[in-house]
Amino acid sequence: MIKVNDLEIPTLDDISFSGNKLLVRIDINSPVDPKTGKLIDDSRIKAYNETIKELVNKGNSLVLISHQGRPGDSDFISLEEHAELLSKYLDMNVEFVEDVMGPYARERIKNMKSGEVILLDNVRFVSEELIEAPPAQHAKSFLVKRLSPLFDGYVNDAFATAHRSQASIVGFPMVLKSTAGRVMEKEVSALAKIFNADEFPKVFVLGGGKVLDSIRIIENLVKRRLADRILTGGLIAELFAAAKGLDLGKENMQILEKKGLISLIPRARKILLSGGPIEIPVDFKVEKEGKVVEEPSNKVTGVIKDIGSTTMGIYSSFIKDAKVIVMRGPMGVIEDERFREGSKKLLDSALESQGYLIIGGGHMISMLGGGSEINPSKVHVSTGGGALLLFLAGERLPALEALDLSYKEVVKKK
Ligand SMILES: Nc1ncnc2c1ncn2[C@@H]1O[C@H](COP(=O)(O)OP(=O)(O)OP(=O)(O)O)[C@@H](O)[C@H]1O
Ligand SMILES: O=C(O)[C@H](O)COP(=O)(O)O
Repeated sequence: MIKVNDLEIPTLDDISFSGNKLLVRIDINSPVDPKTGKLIDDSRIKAYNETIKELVNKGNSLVLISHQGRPGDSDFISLEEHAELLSKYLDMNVEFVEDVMGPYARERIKNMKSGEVILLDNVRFVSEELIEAPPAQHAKSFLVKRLSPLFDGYVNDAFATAHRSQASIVGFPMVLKSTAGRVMEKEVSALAKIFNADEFPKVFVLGGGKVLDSIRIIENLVKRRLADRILTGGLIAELFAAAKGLDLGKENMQILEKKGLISLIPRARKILLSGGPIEIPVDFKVEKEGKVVEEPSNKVTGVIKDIGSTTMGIYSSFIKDAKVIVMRGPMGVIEDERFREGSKKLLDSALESQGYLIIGGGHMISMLGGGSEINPSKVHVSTGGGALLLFLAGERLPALEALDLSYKEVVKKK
């Protein structure tokens, strides 16, 4: 069992599935090249070898289910390439089924033989999946009603989606015997341990494009006084710069407007006025008339694409003095080689520092590729992005709550 606060979360050691048909929720949501639609990093896909092999070796047949991207975004794609990569890394056939809960998927699941593994298509192709709702409500969803009768149990190994109260995360544990998978178990155990240690200063480096997630996390961190410094990059930095009244120029404000982020400025301003330890870039790397130049953050005329070199130096010095560093979300548009320097420089500073580094988020983990020496006693590479930070900010994760509830309601009562 994993004990987190007042939750008791069963693992594969507490409920040993063998010879069963299992639905296994994984998170193989990965960065996608917007030009080619191809995956540009497969770290999350590699992470599931242990869980899948352990379950197959016990004679279980597995149906893997995951999301990829969000409707309307360029990374919202089918999971065919994911199945090919899973087959490659597992060295076994993972059959891609181009359906989620329709008759084709259900028929194929019914006819599965022991040891077979299939991957269903992007679960977010099912509209119900995107509804944030309590477990009891999702237990009555078509997704759960149509699929759960086909299974003996459910394994949630999607730590990176544990902060989403969505059907494939919280619905199945209400109707099936359920446990955490090995990825979920490792993440929760490691992170709970690290955050029990009274190591200061704790420096959070938050970037990327998921601003609504990040502002909620920052509000938690500031309220609980968990962070000594919060270094901002990516679109989060732009939001706080705008909240501080810096002139980001028309184009960047239009980008914030288009992404529906202007309405978050008052929340960001409230955090700044409350004395939150927020650091905002003093300069940005911008694209202007096809050129890449650096501009001070109080007078921007180009389109912001990365933090500037002065900011890289300032942030690096904060990182080098930190005892715990948490990084999620890149400082710039890292899909473009010209705008990777900010993220790379801060990542290198973190790896060289004496601090313990927790790094999360698909895009940031892709920066670790290419020979970065990872010392597991100094670095926890989390598969989670938003989930990692919400957990570290002390928020309860719906996936863990559902597994706890399932153990009490579905398992113990039997
Ligand atoms: N200044 C910027 N303007 C626009 N987009 C940006 C900027 N900086 C970073 N991004 C975008 O942020 C995206 C990554 O953000 P995201 O929050 O998804 O990070 P992540 O590390 O993948 O975390 P998670 O795994 O939780 O998604 C990239 O697609 C990148 O292009
Ligand atoms: O990349 C992530 O943070 C997880 O896969 C969750 O994705 P989401 O933010 O689209 O729910």
